[in-house]
Amino acid sequence: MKGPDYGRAFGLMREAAGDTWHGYVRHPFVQALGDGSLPKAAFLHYLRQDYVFLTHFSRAWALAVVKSETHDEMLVAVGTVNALVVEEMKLHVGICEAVGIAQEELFATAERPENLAYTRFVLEAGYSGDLADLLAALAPCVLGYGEIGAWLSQVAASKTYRDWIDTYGGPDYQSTCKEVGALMDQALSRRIGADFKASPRWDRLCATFRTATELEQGFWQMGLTP
Ligand SMILES: Cc1ncc(CN)c(N)n1
Repeated sequence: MKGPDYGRAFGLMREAAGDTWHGYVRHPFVQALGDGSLPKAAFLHYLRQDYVFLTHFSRAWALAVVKSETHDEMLVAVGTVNALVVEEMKLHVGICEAVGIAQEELFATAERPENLAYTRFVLEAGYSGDLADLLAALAPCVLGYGEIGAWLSQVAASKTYRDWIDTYGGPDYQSTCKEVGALMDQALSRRIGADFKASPRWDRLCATFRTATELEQGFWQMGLTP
């Protein structure tokens, strides 16, 4: 299964994650978004949890600003915080508002354990490591949704969840993915050397990426059980 080109580090980590990656980007929840069979209640439940997710995930990207060592790294991290807080969350607020769920109510959504486990895992990777560790934990989220959005844009047979698909398959999100992929290549080269696989840190970075991918799968599964 080939995906979009978001850089060398991502391509290698994705390959190392094997079937786990496929289980995430082709999860039944994703398939149901594409064919329109996902129940509305499950979608809204997922969206409310995802709003909470994005709140904490934005904090993790803010930590990437803290862990940056160059101005260029800071620029991408700041841009991604902006893309999450200002752009991506608009989708959640807009869809929920249209069905009578106000933003304050969204913000007050009780966090499910699957959600909490994922974002706190990512934050911990950043607290205890450097930018390379943090990016390995952040990448499956940003780039996985880019891959899912690009795929669904091509194959989705239904228009029911078109807004969602257009957000992640659209040019703005795809350009964030390219920037984050380039940041990974540059940040890893700086910290572990350009021959990623030769670094004693590589296996651990891949393990972090894989765990975050498993947590993404768990998040989809949670979405199916309102
Ligand atoms: C759980 C999850 N993973 C990824 C994304 C894409 N930023 C998201 N909105 N939610």
